[in-house]
Amino acid sequence: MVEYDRSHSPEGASTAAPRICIVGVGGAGSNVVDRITLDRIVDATLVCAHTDVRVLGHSMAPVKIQLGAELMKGIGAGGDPDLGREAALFSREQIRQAIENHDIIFISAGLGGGTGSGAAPVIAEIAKNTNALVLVVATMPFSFEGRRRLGQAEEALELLQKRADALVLFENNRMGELILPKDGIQKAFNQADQLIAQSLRAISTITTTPGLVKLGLDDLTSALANANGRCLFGFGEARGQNRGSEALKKALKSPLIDSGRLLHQTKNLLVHVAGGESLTLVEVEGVMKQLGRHVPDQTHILFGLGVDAKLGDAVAVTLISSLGLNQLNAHAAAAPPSEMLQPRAEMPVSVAPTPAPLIPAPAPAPAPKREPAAKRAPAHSQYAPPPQLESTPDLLFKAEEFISVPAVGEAFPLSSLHAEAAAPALPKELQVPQSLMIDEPPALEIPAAPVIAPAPVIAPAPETARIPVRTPIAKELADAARSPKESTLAAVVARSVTLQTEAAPAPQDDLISFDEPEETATTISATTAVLSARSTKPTAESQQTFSLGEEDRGRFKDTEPSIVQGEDLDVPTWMRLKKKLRR
Ligand SMILES: Nc1nc2c(ncn2[C@@H]2O[C@H](COP(=O)(O)OP(=O)(O)OP(=O)(O)O)[C@@H](O)[C@H]2O)c(=O)[nH]1
Repeated sequence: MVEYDRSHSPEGASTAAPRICIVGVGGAGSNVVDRITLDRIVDATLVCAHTDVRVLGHSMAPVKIQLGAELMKGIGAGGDPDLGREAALFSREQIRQAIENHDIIFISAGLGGGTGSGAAPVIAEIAKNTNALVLVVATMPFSFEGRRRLGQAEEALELLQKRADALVLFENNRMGELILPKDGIQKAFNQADQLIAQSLRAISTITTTPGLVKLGLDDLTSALANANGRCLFGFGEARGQNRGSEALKKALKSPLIDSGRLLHQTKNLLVHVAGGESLTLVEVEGVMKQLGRHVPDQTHILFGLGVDAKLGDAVAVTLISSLGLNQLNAHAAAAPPSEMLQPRAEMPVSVAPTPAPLIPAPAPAPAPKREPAAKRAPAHSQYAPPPQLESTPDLLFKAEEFISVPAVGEAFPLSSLHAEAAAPALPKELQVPQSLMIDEPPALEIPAAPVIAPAPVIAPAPETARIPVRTPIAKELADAARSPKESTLAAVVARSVTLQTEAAPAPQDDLISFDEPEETATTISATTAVLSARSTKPTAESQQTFSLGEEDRGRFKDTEPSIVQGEDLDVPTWMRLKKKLRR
């Protein structure tokens, strides 16, 4: 756990909620921010940063930054990360103003294009210089987008790894497998955006909400640590009878976990259980017991527990882990095609807030007159760099000039983000389940949860007694904190680990069964987070070729096109739109 460093925060700040900022960079990033804005799922400053003024104009984010207004003239980077990077450098002062004074800054981008790949590393560095904790959530391109985009994505990934405190990486390919082949690319992107938005919400909640058993960034990074890995993420929330079991069932069914099957291979698994005041230890124990049947004995479980009044009568279970790309590919190859196609319901969308003006409010974009990219000289030779650039040469990022980012834990004290928990913090040893082994766990009956009612105050459960069915967990844990040796939480956590070791990892369960018909088994194995070095080896995948007709592909005219739905992604957006209008 990262300790709370009182000396770091200004006086009185220790109890304040951490200030979160989410920056969507480029087209994919701004889509994710739109979804978060519309769904109002995270209490954060939402920022959209893009070179393309038309995307900014449609963005729902309350704060918008036009990157490199003078350089780009409001037009997208046309798949050129150098332009994206230059544009961000030109706008770094606006970026800094928009993101400073936050404790955690999430940066979301789709890697492979120009703006996201070029600007996200610049924004990550600026964010790091504001002393915030920087978490990057990024996607890798679909394989059909071509090797050039994949190469650009890998280069950007390498830069981001050096600047971010943690990097959560999703594979668009995997997420795209969620949809039926006949569905359009837009549905695949929607699916991906939905998962990314959900993971952002879960991560920000876990790392910022005061917890009875608190998880920190170190736990998150442990769960995500995997060479060349992609994030496994599952989230479930349920109410009513068996709400703990139902929440876990939903989390395991999350597409990126493949009905729990992918957990069989994980080394570290972060598990966060949260509920309102009525959450009971029995429910927590039930969740941990059932989960134990899906993970091998040797898996290190990073367990967190939070009581959050906002959850009301719901219980939420979040699972985060990672798996190497090779393992994921092997898993995907082994899965029968029917398993790979499971459409998911769309998220409900609430009322859209009024779009805010850009920062700075740009003049209405004049009909952009820009040379085709091929004829443009490299941006840095064509435009005088803004004067500030020289004063902070670290922002020029020659590949070898990275700022050094302190190791997680030494970085800006994440600790300062951990406001004191509402309930008394448990002793450190209670946060590590394995350290709490109890010889003989008390016999437990897991009852079908009755309709939730506010529980009366109940005396602390004796160590070996049956745990009362509806004892508010906050009270039990407060008691536990006073006498940790007799903590019922200790028993819960310890038993959860013990039960894992007793149980075979086969997904048979008395309360939930995952042996459901094939068509209900969601698959996608996508994703996993990355904290370690990533191979930049080019893929040997063959790429489909498309005929382009007479369209001007600018500087990319001699390279393989990246065609999506008949459109060349390398052709700047405005040119594509113009062509469409002509049709
Ligand atoms: N998940 C998701 N990924 C997307 C979406 N749009 C694009 N992508 C992915 O993100 C990569 C970058 O695309 P964009 O974000 O549109 O590109 P950009 O960073 O804005 O760069 P330019 O358009 O060149 O300025 C693509 O190669 C896709 O793999 C989206 O809506 N959702």
